[in-house]
Amino acid sequence: MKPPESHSNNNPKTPKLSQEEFGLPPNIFQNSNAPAIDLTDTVNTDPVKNSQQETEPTTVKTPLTLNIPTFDTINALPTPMTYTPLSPNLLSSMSPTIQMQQQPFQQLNIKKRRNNNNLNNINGINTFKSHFNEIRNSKELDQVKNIAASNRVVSELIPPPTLSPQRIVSLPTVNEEEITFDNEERTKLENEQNEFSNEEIILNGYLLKDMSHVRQWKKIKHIGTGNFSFVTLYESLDEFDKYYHQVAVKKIKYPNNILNTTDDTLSRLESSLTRELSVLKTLDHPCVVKLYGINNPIFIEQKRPLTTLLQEGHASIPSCEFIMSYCNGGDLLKELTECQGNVPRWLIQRLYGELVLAVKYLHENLIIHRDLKLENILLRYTLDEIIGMRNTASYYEQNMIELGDFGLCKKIENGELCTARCGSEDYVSPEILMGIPYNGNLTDTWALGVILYALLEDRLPFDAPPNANQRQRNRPVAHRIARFEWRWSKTLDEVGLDSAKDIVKNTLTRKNQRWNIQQMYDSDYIKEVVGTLKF
Ligand SMILES: Nc1ncnc2c1ncn2[C@@H]1O[C@H](COP(=O)(O)OP(=O)(O)OP(=O)(O)O)[C@@H](O)[C@H]1O
Repeated sequence: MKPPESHSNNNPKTPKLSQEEFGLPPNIFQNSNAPAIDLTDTVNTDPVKNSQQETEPTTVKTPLTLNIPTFDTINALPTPMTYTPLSPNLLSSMSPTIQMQQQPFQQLNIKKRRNNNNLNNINGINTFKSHFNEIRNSKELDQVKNIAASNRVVSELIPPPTLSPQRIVSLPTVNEEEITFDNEERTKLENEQNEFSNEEIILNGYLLKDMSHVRQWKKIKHIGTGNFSFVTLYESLDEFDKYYHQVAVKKIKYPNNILNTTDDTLSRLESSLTRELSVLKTLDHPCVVKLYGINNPIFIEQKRPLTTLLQEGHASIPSCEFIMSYCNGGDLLKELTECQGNVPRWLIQRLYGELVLAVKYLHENLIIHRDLKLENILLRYTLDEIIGMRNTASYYEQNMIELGDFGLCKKIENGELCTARCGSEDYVSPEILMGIPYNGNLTDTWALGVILYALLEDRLPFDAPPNANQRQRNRPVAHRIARFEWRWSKTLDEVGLDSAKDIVKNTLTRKNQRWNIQQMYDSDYIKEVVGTLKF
């Protein structure tokens, strides 16, 4: 059994912020000869809901006419969801695929991981067990490090130091605006994170089931950094119920000048925070991360906690820390990277079956996730440990994954279409790319198709195909997504994968043909594995 790995990392991330509806950057849709269409949108016009629950604007103002391009001339997303290098030269100069061409050792091609855990964990690769490929010498280790270093960072606000300027995202409730981060600000964020990880912290918090008693946890180690947050492992000082002994604490990052901004950054942050919390506290499924408590009850009790505190004359705003179930195995992308993608087929089916159960639960409760990706699939055990459990009763009696990161989720009305353009570049559906009001259930199943493809093929479906020429490699992912351009490569001739491939075929397709979660659940691939579970 592999010893537990540290999931800590020290690289800063910036808030991944979801998009404004159709705040289309003018340069993207111009100069196209394609027919103009009217995209004026009146979806989601309930002012009460909008002010209290949903961060999307009440009425979406879109250009009266909009030229839809052929995508041939676009080298960035219509509305930025991630940084995208402006210059094609820059793009190619940092393309990890190109670097990978020079790295014959590399087998796992899923490299668009946010730039957090990989480098820190890479040294642990040597210790992996025999069923995973080992890094056998220092030259190979260096190669892997280079690849990890070249990972593109998706859905992030801060561009990597080598690239400037970047296209930047905005929060959902305001018009798209350009926010730039200079090196100074980046350094500040880095320092802030280092300070955070050096602090000795006793956390005072409240369990949702009993908000009248303060409880204490002590910090054990830093385990992850998201666009929005730092995640840390804590252990209880006074609560020995096994569920609350070890907890993952997600501390929300606040923008530096949050109190001095003249725009509505504070209220956008606030509504995003309270939306995530309000959904999380209603969820109860084994395969979904659990919100156990909060460091400050005001975040649960008030609709506008930050504004309220400031109105009451507080000079600063308190930190917001979610106390959540802890997943000891880290996230699935980290594990896949470490084991070089050689995950047994039965294990993929098991993990994926649980993921489908989690999303089915959400959709049945009218919640869409909108950020399904490998990084957000948390593992209760390492893959090594799960493999070791296979022939035991506990393999069937307990869940192995918890779906996390509800920062972009939304509670919807039946049949409601969404307009907030959000997600992570590689997992985003063509209709979101195109700026068309979308069915969030179907954009979630699209992302599920991307995930299954990635698990089977060890690469993301819309990356340049293996053996692609230089020109193809330079084409942005968005082009391939918009054209549904994916194909089997590694598993082309592999037998026994028909039912899994059926899911991919029926999810990475046009929205009017795409399977919903019930159809996925009813597929042979999922039925077969779900039938064996006893939790
Ligand atoms: N409950 C948990 N148990 C173990 N690790 C966790 C847990 N929650 C988060 N992490 C780790 O921290 C990372 C960041 O967490 P999370 O995705 O929730 O933050 P975020 O700021 O919302 O990120 P994103 O960049 O995806 O928006 C995860 O990818 C995972 O590695």
